[in-house]
Amino acid sequence: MGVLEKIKEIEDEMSRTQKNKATNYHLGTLKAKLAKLKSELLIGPGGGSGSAKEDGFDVQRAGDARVALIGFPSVGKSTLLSSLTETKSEAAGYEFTTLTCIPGNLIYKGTRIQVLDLPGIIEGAARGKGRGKEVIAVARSADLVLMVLDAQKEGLQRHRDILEAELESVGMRLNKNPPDVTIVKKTAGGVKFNSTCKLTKLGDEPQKVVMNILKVHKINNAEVLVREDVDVDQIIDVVVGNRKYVKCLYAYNKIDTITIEEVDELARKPYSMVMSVNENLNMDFLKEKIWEFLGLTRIYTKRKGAPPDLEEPVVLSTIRKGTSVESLCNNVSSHMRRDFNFAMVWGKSAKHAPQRCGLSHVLSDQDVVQVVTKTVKQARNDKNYQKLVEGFEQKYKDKKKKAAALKKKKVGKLQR
Ligand SMILES: Nc1nc2c(ncn2[C@@H]2O[C@H](COP(=O)(O)OP(=O)(O)OP(=O)(O)O)[C@@H](O)[C@H]2O)c(=O)[nH]1
Ligand SMILES: [K+]
Ligand SMILES: [Mg+2]
Repeated sequence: MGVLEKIKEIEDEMSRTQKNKATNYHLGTLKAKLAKLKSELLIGPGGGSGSAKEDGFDVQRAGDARVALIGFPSVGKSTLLSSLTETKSEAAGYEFTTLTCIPGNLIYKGTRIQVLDLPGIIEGAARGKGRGKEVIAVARSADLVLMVLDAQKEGLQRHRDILEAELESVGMRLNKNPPDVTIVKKTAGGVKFNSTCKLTKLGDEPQKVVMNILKVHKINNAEVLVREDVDVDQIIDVVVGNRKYVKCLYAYNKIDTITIEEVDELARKPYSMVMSVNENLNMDFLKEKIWEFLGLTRIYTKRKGAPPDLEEPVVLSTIRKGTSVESLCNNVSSHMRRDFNFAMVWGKSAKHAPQRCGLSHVLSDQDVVQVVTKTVKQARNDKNYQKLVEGFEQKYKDKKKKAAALKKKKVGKLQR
């Protein structure tokens, strides 16, 4: 039996099975099997799900964040790219005007956001319809999916559902947080299960449900810790791994063609905003929303006795590596992190000006930070310092080792 047939069989069985407490366990197992087959289908025996390395899709990452424009054909994605950025992307009244990935730069509040215009996708995109696979691979690489929808189309919600399903089917999770579940694989000892809260969505025997999901994925020894009231799908997400948790903003375009009541209804939906690119309606609000969803945070650094550098902020993001002083140091240089002593912080995050802070302090947008590094004497006296230096050296060695191994592998391949 082929993978597709197996998937069909399991889906049929699931639709035949009534959903209740007694069947919870059985359904969970079926779901886990389904997820395994689907991930096999995506990765395939040859490896590689849709890759962005295809002609015209391999756009280099640039700027402080990346936004992908995803939507059905002719919803106005290219019109939008041309409006937000200096890049002109061809727009026209027929479907599939855009055939590759076209990058543009949105300069907003002193940060540079890479916006990617893409071909329209349709149902079945993830399975390779049209250039669906390539488009979705680009979407996976983005920090924010800007889902563009045509407000005048009937079946608007259906379009939104289809697009969401396509992205979900390749392991993307929109506007969700990774489940607070850790699974540490072991070599022996069976499955040890612990939870720190009441589990209401896994039936009467949550442990059994989880163990069975693990078994389907051939994990027989593991330590499982659940810290959140999760459902079966969330457990499966953790077991399968490789999920991409990404923000999604729904932008309803062409509101110039619908009634004010209809506009009002769309604008109230969660994670949504309304606009008309052609009529230049709400475009500033869109930029603000993109900024907010990306969680961009500008930090102005300063040297002792000098004014802050207001020209070029260091841009951090709450949705990527966070905005702690440590993230700032790592962003500037590994030396700054290694030699860090304390930071002086001015701005919204500081209780008083300036506040003396450690690495874990979380910074706010437009804070000014002066990082004070250790003197040589201080560094020598610091017990942790030596450990840190060793850590850095080990990391460097590991990196070199990895690179050498990779090179060897490549050469080996070429020789074969
Ligand atoms: N009425 C109205 N039409 C718009 C608006 N924005 C874009 N359009 C029109 O919609 C049509 C399609 O625009 P495109 O930008 O080519 O759409 P696309 O999503 O890039 O399309 P593909 O590349 O084919 O997937 C064009 O005729 C645009 O002029 C708008 O705000 N209102
Ligand atoms: K078009
Ligand atoms: Mg286009």
